[in-house]
Amino acid sequence: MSQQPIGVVGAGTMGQGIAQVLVTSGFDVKLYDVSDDQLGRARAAIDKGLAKLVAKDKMGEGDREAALSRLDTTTALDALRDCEVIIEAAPEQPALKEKLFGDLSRLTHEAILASNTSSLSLTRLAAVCERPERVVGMHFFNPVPVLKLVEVIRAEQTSDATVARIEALAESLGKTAVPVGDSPGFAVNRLLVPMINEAAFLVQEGAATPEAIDQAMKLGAAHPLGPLALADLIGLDVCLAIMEVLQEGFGDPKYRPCPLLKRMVAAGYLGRKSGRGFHVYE
Ligand SMILES: NC(=O)c1ccc[n+]([C@@H]2O[C@H](COP(=O)([O-])OP(=O)(O)OC[C@H]3O[C@@H](n4cnc5c(N)ncnc54)[C@H](O)[C@@H]3O)[C@@H](O)[C@H]2O)c1
Repeated sequence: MSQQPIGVVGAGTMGQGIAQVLVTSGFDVKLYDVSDDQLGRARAAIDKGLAKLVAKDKMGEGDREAALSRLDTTTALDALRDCEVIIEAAPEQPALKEKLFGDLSRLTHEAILASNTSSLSLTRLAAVCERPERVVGMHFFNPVPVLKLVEVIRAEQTSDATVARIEALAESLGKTAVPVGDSPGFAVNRLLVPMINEAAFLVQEGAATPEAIDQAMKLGAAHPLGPLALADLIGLDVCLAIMEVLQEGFGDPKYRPCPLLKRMVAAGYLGRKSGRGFHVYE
């Protein structure tokens, strides 16, 4: 087990989940965010996540308290200086992530710098860093405590030692690491989001209703969730942004975002989080 803490940058949906699995697995965590309020919400969410495990008899009360005591929150980036690995889960904005990675790479020359980006180029992120061979993608899936996959993305500059350390870290969190090259959408989003986009075309053309499409894929392809119910869970804005990354990255018209998807995002129909997407939520 690591003696040095693991840093997590960004205490939103993903940062909270990543911090939760780290403390549950015995790591000391320094969770950094620019917002104190957000850090408070993150601590409360992690507390609630651990309480659920206790309620399901998957964790003892003593272990819950011990896990919580391993969580340290901070609004000072400097506090991450002694971390062995820093996992970044800040907003998906290229300029923001490049600034963060540049700053982190100057703050510590030792730490592995891992990004949870869904779609940005790790090679470009590594290019703004000192000692770029320690930059790598560590792509978790939402909800982090539940989903077992971590895509480990190798930038052009990433060393074998960096990849090996991140694969070992993923395994010690009970995840399965799958190696993927630094290509737009990596593996899962490149396959999944064009399928969602195609389902949106089916709806736009009036060929099938969202209910029919979801039922068809559940029964006919053994998917646990239909593509449009899944799109609502991911967020239609996130799906659209990934299609735009694929379209720009490959320059191939097969990745054009469905106009209906664009209109729904423009209307604020973002899925579960806004109460309405392809389906309506109470
Ligand atoms: N949500 C998902 O399903 C999902 C899945 C896999 C990967 N991702 C990726 O994870 C990353 C985070 O996504 P999220 O959904 O958790 O976002 P989020 O908006 O829920 O959280 C982002 C957090 O970053 C904080 N932040 C803003 N500026 C910051 C800065 N300069 N430094 C540090 N923190 C800052 C915000 O206060 C917020 O707490 C993105 O790169 C996203 O693409 C998201």
